[in-house]
Formats: sequence, C-alpha cells, structure tokens
Amino acid sequence: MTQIRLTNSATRSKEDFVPLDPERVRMYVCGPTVYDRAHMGNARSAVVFDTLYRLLRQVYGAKHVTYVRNITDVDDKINARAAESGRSISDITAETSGWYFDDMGALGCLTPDENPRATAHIGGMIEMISDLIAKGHAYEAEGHVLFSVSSYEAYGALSGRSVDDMIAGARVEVAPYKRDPMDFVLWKPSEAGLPGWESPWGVGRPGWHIECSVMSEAFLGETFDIHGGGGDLQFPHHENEIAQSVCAHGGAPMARYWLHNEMLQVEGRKMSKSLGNFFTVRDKLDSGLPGEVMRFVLLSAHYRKPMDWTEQKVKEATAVLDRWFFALNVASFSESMKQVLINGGVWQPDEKVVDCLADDLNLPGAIARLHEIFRPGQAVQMASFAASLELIGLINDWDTFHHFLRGGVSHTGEGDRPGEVLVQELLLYREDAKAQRNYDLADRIRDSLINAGVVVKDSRGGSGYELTRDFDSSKLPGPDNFD
Ligand SMILES: Nc1ncnc2c1ncn2[C@@H]1O[C@H](COP(=O)(O)OP(=O)(O)OP(=O)(O)O)[C@@H](O)[C@H]1O
Ligand SMILES: [Zn+2]
Repeated sequence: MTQIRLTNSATRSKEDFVPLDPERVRMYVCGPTVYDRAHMGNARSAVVFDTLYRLLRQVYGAKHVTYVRNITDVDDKINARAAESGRSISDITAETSGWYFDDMGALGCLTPDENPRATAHIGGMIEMISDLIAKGHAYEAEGHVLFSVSSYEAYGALSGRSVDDMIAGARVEVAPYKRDPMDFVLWKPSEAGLPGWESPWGVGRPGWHIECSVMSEAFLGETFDIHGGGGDLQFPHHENEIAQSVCAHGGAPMARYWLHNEMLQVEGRKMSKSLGNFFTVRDKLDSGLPGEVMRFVLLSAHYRKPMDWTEQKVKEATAVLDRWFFALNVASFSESMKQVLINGGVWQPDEKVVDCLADDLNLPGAIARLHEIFRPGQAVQMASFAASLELIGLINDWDTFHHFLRGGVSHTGEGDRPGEVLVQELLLYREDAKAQRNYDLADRIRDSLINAGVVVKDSRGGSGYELTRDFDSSKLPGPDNFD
C-alpha cells in the first residue's frame, strides 16, 4: 500500500500517515461561514482538501474514508448581512450554502460525506459547554460562558506560541467579564431579534469554535485522523478547538494530523472578504472560465506555499488543459469505454503521480510527471494519464469533459491533422479489445487503420501511430462500425 506522508502542523514535521483504523479513515475540515459567495481563496482550501480526500480514497478505498466539512450558519457576520439586506437569516444561509456546493462542484470538488450545519447541533454544543463547566474548564459570567485558557496547560502547542506571544500578536477582545484576556467565548447572550436558543445560561447562541469540536465528535469520534483548514485558522480557531475537545474528552487528543493550506494572496495579502480584495468563483465561471482551469491553477502551487492568482497562470493552465483534453479525445473515452478499460485493468493512475501526491500532496511534482507521460495517441498511457487526471479531480465525468471543450477554449495542439482524433479513438478502442483478449476485433481495427494510411506501431507499453502522406480520414470507420 502507498505510504502517505503529511506535514503535521502540530509537530512541524513531515510524518508517515498511519490512520487509527485503515477501514475508516477520518478527516474533518473547517468549512465556510455562509453569508456570501465563496472567493478564490476559500476555493483553494476546498480544492486542496478535496485532492487529499481523493488520494485517501485511492489508497484506502472510497468506502473506507469519511470526510466531514461543516457549514457555519450561525455567526455575527451572517446576522449583520441579514440586518442590512432585510432578508431572513435562514434564507441567506440556505441560499449561500447552495451556492457553495454548486461553485465547489464546478471546481471538481466531491461533496464531503457529511456536511453538518452548526444550527443542527446546538444541543450537542450546550452539552459540551455544560461538561466543560462541570470539569472546571469553563465559567459563566454575565450570561456568557468562557473557556478558561489557564485551565489547559498545552494551550498554544499547535501554533507553537506562548500565551504572552498570543496576546501580543492577536486582536484579543478584552471584556469585563473575562478572567483572563485569552479566555474565549463558548456561549453568549442573544438580544431579541438575533438568533437564540434556550440554555442553562439563558437565551443565547454559541461562539464560533465550539461547533467544530461538537460536530467532529458527533461524526468522527473523540480522536480522529486528520483535521484541516486554512493556515489563517491555526490560531486562534484550531487552538481553541483543541482546548475544548481535549478538556471535554478527558485528555484524549482531538486529531492526530493537523494540515493547513497556505493563503491565496492578492499583492502579498490574504484574499479575504473583510479586506475586500477578492473575486468569487462564480464571477469567473460566469465570465466563461471553465472550473477545470481554476482548479488547475490552484493545484499548480504547493498547498503549503502562499500563491498569487495571475492572468498569466490562467492563460498557461488553459493552454495545457486544452492540449491534454483534446488529445484525450472527447468521443472515444465514453463512460462505457472507460468501464472496459477499468475491467481490463488498464484504467490506473500513474504510479509516480500517486507517489508525488502521497509525498505531502506534492502537486507541482504530480503535474510535472503528467507532462512527462502525456503521449497522445498511445492508448494505454493515455488511459493511465486520464486516470491520473481523474485522481486529482480534473476529470470528473464525461459531461464535464464535453463542457470543457464546448466552453469555447480553442484547440492549440501542434500539427494535428483532420481525422487524427478518430485515429486516436480507434487505437484506444483497439487497446480495449486487446485488454479483453478480443484479438479478432483488435486486428480488424488495425486493418482499418492501415487501410486509411496509418502506420500502427505496437510496443510493450501500448500502441503509437504515424500518419503517412496517403492518410485519408474519410476511409476511417467509426468505432460504432465494430459493434
Ligand atoms: N485567501 C485564502 N486562501 C486560502 N484559504 C482561505 C483563504 N481565505 C479563507 N480561506 C479558507 O477558506 C475556508 C472557509 O473560510 P471562511 O468562510 O471562514 O472564510 P473567511 O476566512 O471568513 O473568509 P474571509 O477571510 O475572506 O472573511 C477556511 O478553511 C479558510 O481558512
Ligand atoms: Zn473549525
């Protein structure tokens, strides 16, 4: 089995990934606060963890991986948006989360196995908060419940900072009801007009951090394998999640591997809603940019390095995908042909691509390898090439594939001649036939190619071809002729 290695923020080192239970690999990722369209920075996080999810499924089997990503649908930014727009909170959160799934889907992200909403877990939050109070890790003050940071010795271990550094470096809200400025809110009172739930501390609503502790436990248990999110969440959000979970669970660790994606930047600063320096995924989709191109741009940098979004990168990604998708030839890799290739054992991602991904999600390396193995017209290689693209989410279904080519991205392949795509299709079809030991069919396909002026070159790795000067595409039969 491929050994995955991951850089664990908690230990600041690259480690062998060993799941607690390989039959049930568990990952939790902090999802969106739903009051606005996702911007390209949010998309980077979603795409990175989607790619990790795909790798885990490849290595451990799709049935053996559980991916949970929450939806924060209770938050003061949502309340503010509702107040200024005159719309109801539930309208806004329902619409925005729908957008999120649509937009991330357009970027080839699989829907996580569980997508819990904070508001469906308020009961669990009240329970965990009561438990933290009972265990002496939290206290009530003026209708608020606060987590007492001094009650948890390891506070700050994830970000590797001392409490003093944290106070200096963060905008810590000083409030009269806090015993210590680092203490953070688990529960706060809600005035009329704001969302509120009955609790032992009066009508109120949860602070942000508690939802992730509660929902990860609900779906993944007290200790699970991977916790992910953007590097901007490492402190204080993840530090606080750990404090809550570890203290509620009698010292059991929360997640064993903490992964953080670096930020998508605009001129050196984090793309963010609050700075206003963002564009949304939807803007780009509406302007006609295919989701595959956006995903490719996002995958082209290492997830632990900051990256800028530039038009040059978009141009390059478009040119590469255009060449790749054209060579993969739309028509021949039909879903049924793919099944044939799968059954014949031909549809397997390239081993070195998998190895690159397993090495702390080295996507630039994986993409370099894809350039290396790109062999238009060589069926077996192209099947493995396509399976590799599928593994990193660049091909999801064949409709997406068609949509990309219809998306007005013109073909830039060098030197292709009319009918050449059909030659490639027929060669692929012949590879299938061989994989199924239907040599009679394979020979008939070869003869028809020779008849049209194609030199078929068989080698151990698959078949290549050359077009002679007499090549006449009108003499080629369609794959259907062989049914
Ligand atoms: N510029 C960025 N680059 C990479 N990931 C980001 C970026 N901005 C936010 N994220 C990540 O996107 C996910 C969803 O975050 P969320 O909806 O809370 O966005 P946000 O942080 O509120 O956005 P903003 O900072 O723009 O207000 C989180 O995992 C967060 O770390
Ligand atoms: Zn979280």
